[in-house]
Amino acid sequence: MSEAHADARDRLIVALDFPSASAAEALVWQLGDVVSFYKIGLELTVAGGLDLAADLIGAGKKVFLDLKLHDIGNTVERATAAAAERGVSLLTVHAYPQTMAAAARGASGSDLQVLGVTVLTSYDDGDLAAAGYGAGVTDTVRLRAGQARQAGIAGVICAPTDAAMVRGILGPRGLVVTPGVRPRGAEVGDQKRIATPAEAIAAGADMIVVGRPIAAAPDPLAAARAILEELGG
Ligand SMILES: O=C(O)c1cc(=O)[nH]c(=O)n1[C@@H]1O[C@H](COP(=O)(O)O)[C@@H](O)[C@H]1O
Repeated sequence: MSEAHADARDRLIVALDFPSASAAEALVWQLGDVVSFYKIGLELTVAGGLDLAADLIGAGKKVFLDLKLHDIGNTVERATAAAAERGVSLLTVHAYPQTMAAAARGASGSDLQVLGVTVLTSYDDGDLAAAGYGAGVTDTVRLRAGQARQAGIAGVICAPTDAAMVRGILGPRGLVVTPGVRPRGAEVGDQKRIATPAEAIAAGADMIVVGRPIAAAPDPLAAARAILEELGG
């Protein structure tokens, strides 16, 4: 793990999975200075999330735009370049070689870091088989992490249970970001490949993404603080 993420606060990304910018803003307000990095995903993006991203960046927060792009190269390259112009720090694309290469071109010359989504944390071997893949989760993540490195993007999204293997493939400079994080005893929901915050970091993750364990907690600020404490902050 790189020194740039040595501070526990730099390791926690809170997912703003809300139906409106005002609901997301309420959580950001509650969390105050305790959280500095937010993820805006599909739901919020179509509900005012891009304007909120600009506001957050203006307020000194970092923004991860989780669009999971996957399209023809020209479209992905242009969408990535447009995201880079918005000043967001991270952007996701699906980890297909053509898509990652296009995103690398779109981000080139900017500060935007592109992450390839290897295999979703809600998938297990059976889900991959049902989707027509011949390989299981571990082999698919291994392949895609290698392809992400080859494409020249910043790093990947993977499950915390894949983080040690992925760290070995990307090396110390690759960015390893893991959702599917659940503090001990927290509700698992639709996630299938999970670990605790401390386990994720110990396995080699630079940053963890946490949504419902904070957003749906009776006291989100206390939940965020407990996770930071677990991370040593
Ligand atoms: O790209 C992601 O962020 C992502 C990839 C993945 O494989 N699994 C995954 O859960 N995510 C996102 O991470 C967040 C996890 O949220 P919680 O399960 O509520 O903690 C959600 O916003 C998901 O969209």
